[in-house]
Amino acid sequence: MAKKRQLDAKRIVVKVGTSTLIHPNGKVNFHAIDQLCYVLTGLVNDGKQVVLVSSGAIGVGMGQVGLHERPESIPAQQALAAIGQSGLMSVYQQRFSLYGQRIGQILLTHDVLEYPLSRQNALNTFNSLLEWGVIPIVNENDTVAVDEMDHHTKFGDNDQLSAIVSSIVDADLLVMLSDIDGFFDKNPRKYSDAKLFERITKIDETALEAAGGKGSKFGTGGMMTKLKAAQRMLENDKMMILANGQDPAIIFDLVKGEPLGTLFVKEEK
Ligand SMILES: Nc1ncnc2c1ncn2[C@@H]1O[C@H](COP(=O)(O)OP(=O)(O)O)[C@@H](O)[C@H]1O
Ligand SMILES: N[C@@H](CCC(=O)OP(=O)(O)O)C(=O)O
Repeated sequence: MAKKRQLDAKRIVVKVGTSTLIHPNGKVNFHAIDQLCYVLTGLVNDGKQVVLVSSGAIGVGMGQVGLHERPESIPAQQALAAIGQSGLMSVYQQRFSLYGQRIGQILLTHDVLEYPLSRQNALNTFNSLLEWGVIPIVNENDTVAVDEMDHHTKFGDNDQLSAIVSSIVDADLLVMLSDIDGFFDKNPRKYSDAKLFERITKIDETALEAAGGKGSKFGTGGMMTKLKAAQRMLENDKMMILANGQDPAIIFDLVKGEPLGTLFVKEEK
């Protein structure tokens, strides 16, 4: 049943993190970006409507100014994002054009959902692009999104942004690519006996603890924002798959319903 829902998914949001797009040495991972552009174009050519939520602006910006460490200062990160975003888009432009695929850039903040007019305006833009067969490429508008200000936004969280985008466009499926094979019962980078969850039907205390949440024995990592994204998807009765983005061609298998990564889906009645 869930497999059929994956196969039938018409609107798909794909989120890629910096770890998929940038090598640990700070260089752009052209192979991964090429694969990503090839696969997403393949999906569009197969009749799907695809939105890409892509991080990487700060990473590309660091490469452009020759920084090896991400600065702690938020304004410095914002400046790097401003530098890197255009570089990132120019790589996408170049690589997607190899496959004849058109793209558009959308920069959003997390609070777009809270303002009906902003939400509607965003939806209108997405709808036009998707109807024209264009892939919208979304990133957070890092210039205006700042941590813990009177905005309800949190800087640098494209995981939740991808769930917000999924909700705006009413996507059936969110494919979240990360640097890990899925969601485990504890952090596999610390515990070699960690076990992969193949399916999660609700985000409960056990899941939050495994992700390094409050009171966790296992701590660390960016799993919490991924679980929050999954929670949003489940609340809207939509699916999310968390899988390893090392080889973005995995997306072909994921949309076919192959049992890879962790599938977040509401329990079937
Ligand atoms: N229960 C868990 N299952 C899987 N990964 C976990 C878990 N708890 C913590 N992590 C950590 O979360 C990391 C993935 O999050 P993050 O580094 O933010 O990835 P990305 O750059 O793809 O957004 C993993 O590499 C791992 O170190
Ligand atoms: N918007 C910023 C980072 C956002 C973010 O969530 O990064 P990541 O954890 O790599 O998905 C950028 O493009 O660099």
